[in-house]
Amino acid sequence: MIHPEKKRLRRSMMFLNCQKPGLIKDPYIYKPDSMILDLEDAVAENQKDAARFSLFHALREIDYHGVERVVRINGLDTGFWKEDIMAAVAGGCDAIRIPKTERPEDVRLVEEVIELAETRFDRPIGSVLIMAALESARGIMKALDICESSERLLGVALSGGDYTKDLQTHITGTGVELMGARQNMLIAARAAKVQCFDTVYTNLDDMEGFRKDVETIHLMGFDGKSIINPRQIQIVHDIFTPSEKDIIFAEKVVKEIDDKKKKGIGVFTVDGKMIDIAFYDGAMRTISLAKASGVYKGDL
Ligand SMILES: CC(C)(COP(=O)(O)OP(=O)(O)OC[C@H]1O[C@@H](n2cnc3c(N)ncnc32)[C@H](O)[C@@H]1OP(=O)(O)O)[C@@H](O)C(=O)NCCC(=O)NCCSC(=O)C[C@@](O)(CC(=O)O)C(=O)O
Ligand SMILES: [Mg+2]
Repeated sequence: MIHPEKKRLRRSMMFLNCQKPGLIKDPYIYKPDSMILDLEDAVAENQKDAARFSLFHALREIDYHGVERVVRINGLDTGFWKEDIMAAVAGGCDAIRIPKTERPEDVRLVEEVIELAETRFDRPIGSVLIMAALESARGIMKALDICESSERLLGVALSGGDYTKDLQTHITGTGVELMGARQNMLIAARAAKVQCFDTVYTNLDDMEGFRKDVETIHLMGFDGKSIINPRQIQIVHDIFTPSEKDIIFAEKVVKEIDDKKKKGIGVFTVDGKMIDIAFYDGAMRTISLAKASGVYKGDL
């Protein structure tokens, strides 16, 4: 059975450092679609146990008001990741984000430990989803295998900081250094029918640059973006939520295709634009997104 939350709306996925109780206590007030409770790079090496302890109690005790709770575990080359999974699953997390994923076997290894934790902590088998972050040239080249590695895999995310380090370049703010990775990963995700998320934008003083970055990945076809700060949420939601104009056009396309099909007409125009059956799924996707985003008022 496909997990009911596998395709949920994930426009914004906000990182929170589990080392900082002030950040993890009430992030739901900012209304991101998902939050990523981080045990990996934001947490200092000698604070890993304390961060994991805070994570467990936060998951157990705080009502996050429906915001998805994803936990980024430490890398599989560390001594921390198994304990991270145990604490996250015992606490009640919705998904595990694997950092620096390079092979489909990485996902399967994590899946085994998740299943062990689900059994031990009396959670239904298959209830915890997985997302894989691709942070290296090797990870990007293996994107399709990773996307097809597990039924639990909700999607993949690009991690630009580590990826550009591996590529021997750096984040420029123009996106030029990320072009190949973004495109490759997105094509792999679409081929495997899983979601695809872009990397964080770290310059909080450049909101115009951030907006352009989000516009670019939205046009490319991504499902959403990892973010680091509440000030980035509204911009992402504005760009990823269908506008009224888009919704009205999508409704016309769906209704006209249904109507013309009955009349035996295959190609016609809507508002001056050529339409045929190839446009149906895209229009339905706009409507589904509008519904999931809470802005749909129509009758489809
Ligand atoms: C950057 C900064 C320190 C700035 O803080 P500032 O305090 O100056 O910000 P302000 O805007 O002034 O905050 C206004 C109010 O919002 C609160 N507030 C801020 N941020 C909040 C938040 N995230 N969640 C909830 N609340 C928040 C704040 O507490 C304040 O609350 P209040 O005092 O009550 O008014 C802060 O944002 C922050 O820590 N971000 C997360 C950083 C992080 O986790 N990095 C690791 C993940 S990336 C990575 O690892 C690289 C990667 O792996 C990526 C990949 O995988 O994609 C790769 O390879 O590329
Ligand atoms: Mg990273």
